[in-house]
Formats: sequence, C-alpha cells, structure tokens
Amino acid sequence: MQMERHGFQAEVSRLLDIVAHSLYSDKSVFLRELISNASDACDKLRYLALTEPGLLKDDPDFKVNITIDKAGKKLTIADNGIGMNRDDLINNLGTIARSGSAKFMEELAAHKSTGGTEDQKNLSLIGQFGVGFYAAFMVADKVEVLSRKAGEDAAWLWTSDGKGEFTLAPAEKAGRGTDIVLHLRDDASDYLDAGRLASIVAKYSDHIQLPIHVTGDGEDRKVNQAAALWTRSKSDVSEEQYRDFYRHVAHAFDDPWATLHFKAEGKIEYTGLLFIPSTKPFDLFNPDRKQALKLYVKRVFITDHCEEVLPHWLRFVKGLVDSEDLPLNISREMLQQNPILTKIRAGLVKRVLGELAKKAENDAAAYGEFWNNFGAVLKEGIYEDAEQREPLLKLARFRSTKGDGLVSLADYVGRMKEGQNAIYYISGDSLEAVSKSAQLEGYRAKGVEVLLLTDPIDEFWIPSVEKFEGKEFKSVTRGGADLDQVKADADAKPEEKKPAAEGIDNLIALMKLSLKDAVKDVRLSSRLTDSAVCLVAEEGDMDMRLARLLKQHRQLDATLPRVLEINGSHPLIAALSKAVSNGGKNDAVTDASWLLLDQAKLQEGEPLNDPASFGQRLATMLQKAF
Ligand SMILES: Nc1ncnc2c1ncn2[C@@H]1O[C@H](COP(=O)(O)OP(=O)(O)OP(=O)(O)O)[C@@H](O)[C@H]1O
Repeated sequence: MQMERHGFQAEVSRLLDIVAHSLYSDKSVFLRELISNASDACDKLRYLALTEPGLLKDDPDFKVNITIDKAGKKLTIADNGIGMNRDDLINNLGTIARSGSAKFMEELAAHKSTGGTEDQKNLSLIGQFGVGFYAAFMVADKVEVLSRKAGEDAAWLWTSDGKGEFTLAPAEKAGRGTDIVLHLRDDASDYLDAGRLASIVAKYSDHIQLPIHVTGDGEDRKVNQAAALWTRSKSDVSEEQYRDFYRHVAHAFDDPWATLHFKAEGKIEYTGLLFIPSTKPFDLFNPDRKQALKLYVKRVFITDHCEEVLPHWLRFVKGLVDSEDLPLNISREMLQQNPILTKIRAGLVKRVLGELAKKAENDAAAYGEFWNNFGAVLKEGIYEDAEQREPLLKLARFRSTKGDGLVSLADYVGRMKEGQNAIYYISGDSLEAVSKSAQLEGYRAKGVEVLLLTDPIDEFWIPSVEKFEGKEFKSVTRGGADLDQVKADADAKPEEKKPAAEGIDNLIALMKLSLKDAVKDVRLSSRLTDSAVCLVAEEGDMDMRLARLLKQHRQLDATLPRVLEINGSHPLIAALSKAVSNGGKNDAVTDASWLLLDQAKLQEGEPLNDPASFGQRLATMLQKAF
C-alpha cells in the first residue's frame, strides 16, 4: 500500500499555525496533554476488555513509557491502550474533535478585535483551553504517531510537520497501542533530560492511575505514584493535587470552585470526587451536552458520561464516582434504571446541595460567583425535580429592585412590607430592560421590593412553585397591582393620592370602543406613577414574557390581548379625559388611544400589529405639534 497524503481541516491548520508560533511560556503542557490522552486510551481498552478479555492478549498491564533519544533529539510517549486504526487517525488527528480546541478557536475569533499583540492573546487562550494532541507542535517540528488498534493486526504511521498536511502509511508495530514520536525543535532540547521530565510528570500527572516510566540516560524509572487519587485519604492529597486531578478529569483549565471528596459507607459503598468549576463552560445550555461525571467500578473505568449518576440540572459538576457494589461487567445499557445507581445519585445530589448550602452561608460573595455561573442550571431543578424544590429554592439567589447584590427568598420574605402577602417579580430579557419597566413604578414608590428575573427558565419554574414560606409568587405584570393594602415605609415619600382626572370614565369607555378586541380591557392603574400607560396580563392569563418566548419558538400562534392600564394622574391622560368629556375631538382621541396602546407594546418589547398605521398616526400628531 502507498503512502497517503491528507490535508488538515482548515481550523486545525490555523490552530497548528498558532501553536507552532506561539511563545507559550510553559511549553511543558504538551506532556500533560499527551499523557492524559495515553491514560484515556488505556482506560478505554480496560473497559472494552471487561467483555472481550482477548483484546489484552499477553499484555494485561497498562503503562506509559517516555523514552529519551538524546542523539536523535527525539522524545517518544508510548502507551499500550486502545490504539488507532487508519480511520481513527484521520478522524481524531486531522479534525478538531476536541471541545477544548473548538472553544479555543471560537474564543480566538471573539478576541480578534481586542487589544494586545496577536501572540499575547493566543498565549493566554492556549493556557485557558489547552489544545490537546496539537500541543505536541509546541515543542516538535515533526510528529510521528505509530499506532495499532487493539484486536487488529495492521499498524499505521501518521506523520506531520504541522504545516497543513499529514501523511499515512502502513507500518509495523509489535504490540497494540500508540507511540507518539516528537522530533524536538532546537529550543525544546531541555525536554531530553530525564530529571526534568520526571519533575513535570510529578507536577501534572502524578494522579494518573497507570505507571509512567521515563527511560533515558541509561536508566528506567517510574516517576509517578500511580495510585488512584480518590482512593487516598483526604489528608494525603494536597490542594495542588486536587487541582491537577480536576484539570485532568474535567479537561479543564481553571481551578475548581469547590472540591468534594468523600466515601459513602453503609448499605451501598462508593467514593466520590466531585468538582464544581469556577468558570462557566461555553456549552452549558447546549442540549447535546453530556453529563461530565465518570463512573468507575472498583477502580476500573466504566464510562465517561454516566447520565444516570447525576440529574441533568447538576450537569456542571465534574469528577468521578467509584462504586464498590456495581458488577464489574456492567454494560452501559444496564446502567439505566439500576437501583444501586439510583441510590448513589440520591446520595450525590444531597452532598452537592449540602456543600452549596454551606458555601452560601459561609461566604456569600463566593457563592454569588457560583450562582452567576450556574444558577440558571440549578433553577431547572426547581422545575424538574419536585423532591429537591425546597432545598433548591433556599439556594436560589435573585437580583432585585433593592440594590445590586443578590438576595435569597428568605431575605426577601424577611423584609416584606406590612400588608404585603406575595413575592413580587418581573421577568424579561435583560436586567436593564426589566429594571426600567413601567409596571415597577408603583412598587418602587412604595418601597416594595420586586425580584428581577432574566433567565428564560424563570418562566417555567415559577408556575411550578406554589409558595415559598407560605407566600405566593406574583408577577407585577399580571392582574391587579394590589398595592393599596401594602403599607409604605415611614421614610418613603408620603403617599399623595392624586385624584384621577375628571371624566376618566368617559375616556376609558371611548378607548374600549376604539380598541375593541386589540385589548382585553382598559383600566385605571394603581401601579403607574410616571408613565402614562402600560400593558398587563389578565389574572390567570399567560405571562407576557412566556407568551413571547413561546412565540419565538413557534409554540404559540395567536397574540393574546392584554389589559391596557392608564395612569389617571398623568397630564396626557388628564388632557384626553377633558377632551372626551367636553365632547368632540373623538377622532383625535381614538388615534391617541391606538398610539398609547402601541407605545405600551413598544415599552414591553412586543411587536406592533400594524406598524404602518402607527407611523401615520404618529406623523399626524407630530405635525399638529409644529
Ligand atoms: N494515545 C492515544 N491513543 C488513542 N487515541 C488517541 C491517543 N491520543 C489521541 N487519541 C485520539 O485522538 C483524539 C483527539 O485527541 P485530543 O488530545 O486532540 O483531544 P481529546 O483528548 O479528545 O479532547 P478532550 O481532552 O477535550 O477530550 C482523542 O479523542 C482520541 O480519540
């Protein structure tokens, strides 16, 4: 068979160009990435061999060997893991399969316009996201990958100088697995030193479960502890080791925000080592995103993405769980509805929520950071998981009209006004938009706190929660404002109940006649102080934002008519009332009614039914003013 030549996917070429030209200060990350891949490859085969022991042949002990060839200026990282065949090599090493690299490229595009030199930007991003296998080109000007897949006889040699192309050719290899041969660049020759390699492995990869050997300078030594980190007792693991392990299992580049390491003993035994990241992953809301918890059984890796072991609303939690009770030969299908896993899941949820509660109590600022990253995901749990509703409501934090900080529901209820018996909220697309809503005016004037909700999920969990501490949730954009029974603060501005304009009833009657089915009703408002009008949903009708969201997703066709509230003490409304009561000018008032309705819609971010007529009416009105 002939040697084949392939071009890299365009994104890979760009990535490689950046990697090769970046002066990344800590090039040694290449070793962490390659050892991590080798360890994953061994884990994959270990799992397959549970059902197909023949795959291991006479080589049952997994290991990674790093061999130094000083004369040839070569470094080889060899593993006896699953290996790759021709198609695997093309697919895995010719395209960007890796989430980290994909994110790197995305961020790179996003950072194009910001300051700093190209190199500086690229470097900080490589540090953040890592570039997997391609990191090899930070230190090598040529990389050869000799691989033979477990269970297959053919071996393949993949070669590239990282400049747009790679070649593939049939090759010979005695055993299964992968040898990555790095032809080191001149400026990377310090990686030919066994002592230096040993210290890098100790720093980054000590927790790797397989023995890692460095061979060179006439000696061969094991350079890591090779004991599964989670089997050690907490006091034997340093913060750095936890952090490096987190980066390894989660393919992450940040520090963990929280680390939970525990052994559950009793009827069911398992060890958990869970991490909550300190940064928000870019694909948190991607529906295809998989659960990131790994499952082990008695230290043997079973699967990367065990969907059953944590609910979807804890999908940001990374790490692993190692069970003593599940059978070793458990298939991925058997994991579904497995009673042991159900119990483990309940235990893990309890631990995570317990840890969050502790953090919320002890360090509100740090908890706020967590909430800003993952709060919207936890709220999905309020909606999906009736059993966890109470603890999750206690953990929930909100923005409110009372300043910039986050408030809990307990805080809110604790400072409710005398006579107030509901938890008021308003929801919308951004904090800026909701906090300017006309519907808030009356609540602000009375010093009544309103929660500002801006996550799309808010529309769904609120209706699923009946009450918190006996108080109902009530949208300030729905139903009556029932502000009359709320007593204002002593220091709030004295309530001057302005009398409604004279003849307001006549105006309301004419507006109803003019607007007909375009509105559900026209009413005098008790929630407006400055604006002339606003829209509200009738009690029992769908909230306006939910209707908008459903329409965007084509799950709702019709536009539901809303109640138009008018501010009886606003000068414009007073003038219109007067005009109606004096008789005449009815056509002008009809036009004004339509304009006011359209204005209320615009304030709300609702589309206008008839923008052309709006334009004409506005032009006519303006004309009269000049
Ligand atoms: N030593 C190896 N043995 C077998 N397969 C490997 C080896 N190294 C890399 N691969 C394959 O190449 C793919 C790409 O590797 P790369 O390091 O770029 O990303 P990754 O490890 O998949 O990414 P992530 O770290 O985000 O999971 C891997 O998913 C794996 O399938």
